[in-house]
Amino acid sequence: MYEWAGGTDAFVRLCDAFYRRVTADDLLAGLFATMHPEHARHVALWLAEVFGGPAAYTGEHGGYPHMVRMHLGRAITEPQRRRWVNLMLDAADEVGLPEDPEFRAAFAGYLEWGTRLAVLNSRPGADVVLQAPVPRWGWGVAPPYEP
Ligand code: HEM
Repeated sequence: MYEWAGGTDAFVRLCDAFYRRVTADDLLAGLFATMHPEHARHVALWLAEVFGGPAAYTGEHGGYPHMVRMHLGRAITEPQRRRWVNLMLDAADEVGLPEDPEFRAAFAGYLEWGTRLAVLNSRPGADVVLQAPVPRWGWGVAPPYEP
């Protein structure tokens, strides 16, 4: 899926477009008001690794434990989660990520899974798994059709 998407550059473009939307968003801007200047790039490297690219987030940016810690105690609400997903899908359209049903289904599946975990992990007092590998997401039940 990493190569199908267009490699690391595609995820960098995606996250730049996504965070432009986030910083102008009524529900999300506050949560990200003090984000690291390289935040968009870090999330791009995370996504690239998840979808089968190089393990750069694990190697250079703290891997899974760092990602999880960034969400702890933030009490992300369901409306915020849904908006996050919506803006990511809008950004995917804006930067021209592949539009085929197979890619978009797998991409959206990961976003749904990851954002729901982020909400659970962000609950004050949540019992959170801190040590885990970065997940690797694949095509699932509908890979590109090869006759
Ligand atoms: C698939 C879902 C998600 C992924 C893959 C993801 C990924 C990440 C990563 C990799 C970081 C750490 C970035 C770094 O290393 O600098 C991070 C931080 C953060 N995430 Fe998420 N996230 C997800 C869902 C969400 C949702 C739903 C929200 C809130 C609506 C959220 C809010 C935040 C915030 C506020 C930070 C800290 C930003 C900062 O101050 O630097 N995340 N996320």
